[in-house]
Amino acid sequence: MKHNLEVCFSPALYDLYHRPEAVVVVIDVLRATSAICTAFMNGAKHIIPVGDLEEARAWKAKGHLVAAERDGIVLDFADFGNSPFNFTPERVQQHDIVYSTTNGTKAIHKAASAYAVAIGSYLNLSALSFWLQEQHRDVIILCAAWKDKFSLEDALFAGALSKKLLDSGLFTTICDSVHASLDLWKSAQPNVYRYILKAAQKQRLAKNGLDDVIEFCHTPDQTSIVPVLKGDRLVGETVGKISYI
Ligand SMILES: O=C(O)[C@H](CS(=O)(=O)O)OP(=O)(O)O
Repeated sequence: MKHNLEVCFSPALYDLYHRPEAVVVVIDVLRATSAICTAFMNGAKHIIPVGDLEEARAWKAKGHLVAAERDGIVLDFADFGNSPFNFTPERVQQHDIVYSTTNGTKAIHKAASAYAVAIGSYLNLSALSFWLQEQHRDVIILCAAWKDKFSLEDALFAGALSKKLLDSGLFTTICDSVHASLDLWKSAQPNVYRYILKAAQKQRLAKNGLDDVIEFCHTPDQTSIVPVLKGDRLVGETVGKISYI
């Protein structure tokens, strides 16, 4: 039996998609889920996603390492912000990191009551696709988007992941958002990086001099780790066999 695949383009729509037995993949290509994948790639032990700034501040007061930003600006009490380049091995290896961002951590909390929640980005695209195939469950791809509005970079990545899952033969869909994301992915070829330069988030990041991460965040298959939510924290699950479909 094939499993059902759906794409939800905004956390504001998530209640319409939620099914407790499905696996949800949260994606926030620019920049939260790319940063999370980078942190695990560089040896982080756990990431504790918190939606609320006061909660992040309280963790900091208890001596924890905190990465937190709003609207691309690092918060005054945080150790560092949301750029994947901040999550260096020197900073994160063997550490638990409390993490709060504008859109990404909010989407993770929104999905928390699903059967399982995984974190996706180009960095772990093939590993994630393989991990999802192994779950034998319906999948909902949740775009963190931008303040509940559609975002091009997340919708495009939803297309990349949908293509891999449908090509595996294990999934089927009657979801128009999947078809739209697949069409987007097709029209972005052959140069995804050039295509994404039109995204509003590219302009927002550029305004604050933070757009140095765009190419890195669109480079596939840099890690075989899939971050998965266990209780209040993300743990990295290493996928043994990666299928480069
Ligand atoms: O830091 C980011 O890239 C964004 C901030 S915003 O979209 O510029 O407000 O947060 P994220 O949660 O990664 O979307």
